Amino acid sequence: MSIIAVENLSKIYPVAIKQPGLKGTLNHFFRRTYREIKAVSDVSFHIQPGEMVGFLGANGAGKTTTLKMLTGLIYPSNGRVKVADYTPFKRQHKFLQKISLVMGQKQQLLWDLPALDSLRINAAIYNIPEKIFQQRLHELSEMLSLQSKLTQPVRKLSLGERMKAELLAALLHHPQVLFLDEPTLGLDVNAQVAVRKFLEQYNQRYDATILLTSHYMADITALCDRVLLIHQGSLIYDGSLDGLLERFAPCRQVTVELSQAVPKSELVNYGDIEAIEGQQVKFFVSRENLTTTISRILAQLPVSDLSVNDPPIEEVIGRLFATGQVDN
Ligand SMILES: Nc1ncnc2c1ncn2[C@@H]1O[C@H](COP(=O)(O)OP(=O)(O)OP(=O)(O)O)[C@@H](O)[C@H]1O
Repeated sequence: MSIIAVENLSKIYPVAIKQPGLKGTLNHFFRRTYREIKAVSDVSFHIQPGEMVGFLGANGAGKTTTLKMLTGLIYPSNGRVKVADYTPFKRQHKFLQKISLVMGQKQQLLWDLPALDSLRINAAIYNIPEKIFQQRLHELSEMLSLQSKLTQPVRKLSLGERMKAELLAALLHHPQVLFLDEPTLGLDVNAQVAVRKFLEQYNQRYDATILLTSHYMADITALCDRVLLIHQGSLIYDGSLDGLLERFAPCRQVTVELSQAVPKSELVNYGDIEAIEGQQVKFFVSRENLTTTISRILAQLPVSDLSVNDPPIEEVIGRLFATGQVDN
């Protein structure tokens, strides 16, 4: 049975329109008008227990709004959501025990106090007995390599340490479902890797379900076999990362090392040339013509080496977001 079930979910935000100037302010006060922003539109998906799913979309696509509905912070305008069999917006205590939301740009730890104090507050909120608190604290701080950092004020932690401490605070009650909104935002490469490793370990150890948004594709490729792609509020793809490339990157990149120079006028017969550097040529070749094109290249050109790659996922997603072309 799905641990997250989303059916025809929509969210419309009414936004007041205000013209500048005194007249605009008076009008705004006495005759307020609204326009509607459709942030999420008729989205449906199901996630099974233990899955790690990446939630992708350009800025403003509707990811955070969806996460807020899944965690019960806002009401849906339409549709149904069930998380661990609860309706999130009812915010029942038992539901809150089962989930956690971590937002990279927000923090729950108190700035001037050591993280340990905030953790104790969380333990009290979630009714975690002292013995279990100590066990979890030990286990999670070891997994996050944070042991020595919990007794110093949060403001004195590095960004990466702070993010790890935020994760510790979010996981102290051992939630079954973890919603992560940009958990590696602003972290350096090493800290990003540490957070990723931790999430992978946490997922494996506790069979936790994780829904993750990130603008760093490395997070998604390292952690998620499955991705959801949202565009202007609508879900346009739900499947594997490889499938995403197949659907949205119709060409593969063929890199050929030539043993002697070949004129460009001849090379153009084998595919779209992406770059020529010395005797190395990179082509874009459509997936359906790939095998015949490679056979032709090998038979007709002086090839010393040849490799075939998918274009980097960042490039594919970036192009997709930039052009808004989603229906090929
Ligand atoms: N409280 C709100 N009131 C009105 N409009 C909102 C509100 N929150 C979000 N929006 C709008 O809804 C749309 C979706 O926003 P959302 O924050 O869900 O996008 P996102 O995919 O998380 O983007 P990002 O990657 O930039 O965080 C945007 O057009 C945004 O301006």
